[in-house]
Amino acid sequence: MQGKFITFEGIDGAGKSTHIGFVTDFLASRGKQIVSSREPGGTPLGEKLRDLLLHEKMHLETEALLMFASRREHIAQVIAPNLAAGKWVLSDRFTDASFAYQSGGRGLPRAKMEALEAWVHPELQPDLTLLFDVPLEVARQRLDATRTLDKFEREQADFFAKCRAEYLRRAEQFPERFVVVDSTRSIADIQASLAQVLEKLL
Ligand SMILES: Nc1ncnc2c1ncn2[C@@H]1O[C@H](COP(=O)(O)OP(=O)(O)OP(=O)(O)O)[C@@H](O)[C@H]1O
Ligand SMILES: Cc1cn([C@H]2C[C@H](O)[C@@H](COP(=O)(O)O)O2)c(=O)[nH]c1=O
Repeated sequence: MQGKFITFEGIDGAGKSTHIGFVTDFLASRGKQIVSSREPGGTPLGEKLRDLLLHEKMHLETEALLMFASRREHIAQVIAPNLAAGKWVLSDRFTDASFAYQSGGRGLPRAKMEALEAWVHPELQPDLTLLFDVPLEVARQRLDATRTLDKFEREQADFFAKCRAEYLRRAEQFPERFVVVDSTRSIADIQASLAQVLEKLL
């Protein structure tokens, strides 16, 4: 028995973390066992890498490699064993974020991300990727209202415009697993749409 793998994506402040709890409760109410995790992070080593990634300045290739190092550990320790045990794994970000941020935002060639993806997870892809999409100004307002900003969140509008464009390009490239969620709507409206999407996956 194999579980399902759902990833949550979007530029910082788009609202993805807000909906992970709802998706967890919805699936649990349908009898699914849920493991909720995040990237970078999700394992003890991955969380140490996350701290470096979110707070230290580093070469853009170092950043990409550490994202995939965290991912390798996450797959080995959390994603693969839980899917194999029939559990549903929810991850707050996965490889689409590396395409969006390291390739789209920072400008690393897409081919480098493809090579890392082919090395780290040649077979594994999400069953469903929920892309929470909002204009940059909305995301920025939501972030400013809530927290002390990390290294990525302090980037300029142009960086997030490129991240968002790459996310949307990936959604067009992989329509079989992406659902683009208009995250400017109310939380209640979004959750009603999510329930419809999830019903189809059950
Ligand atoms: N649809 C919405 N309408 C109004 N406010 C929202 C909506 N979705 C999220 N928010 C608010 O926006 C803020 C950012 O949301 P959230 O933390 O879920 O974003 P995120 O995409 O996970 O950001 P990050 O990637 O930086 O963690 C929170 O204060 C949240 O309550
Ligand atoms: C997986 C992954 C993440 N990032 C960036 C995107 C965010 O700014 C942070 C993670 O913070 P979050 O608020 O918990 O989403 O890391 C990245 O640049 N590349 C990646 O592969």
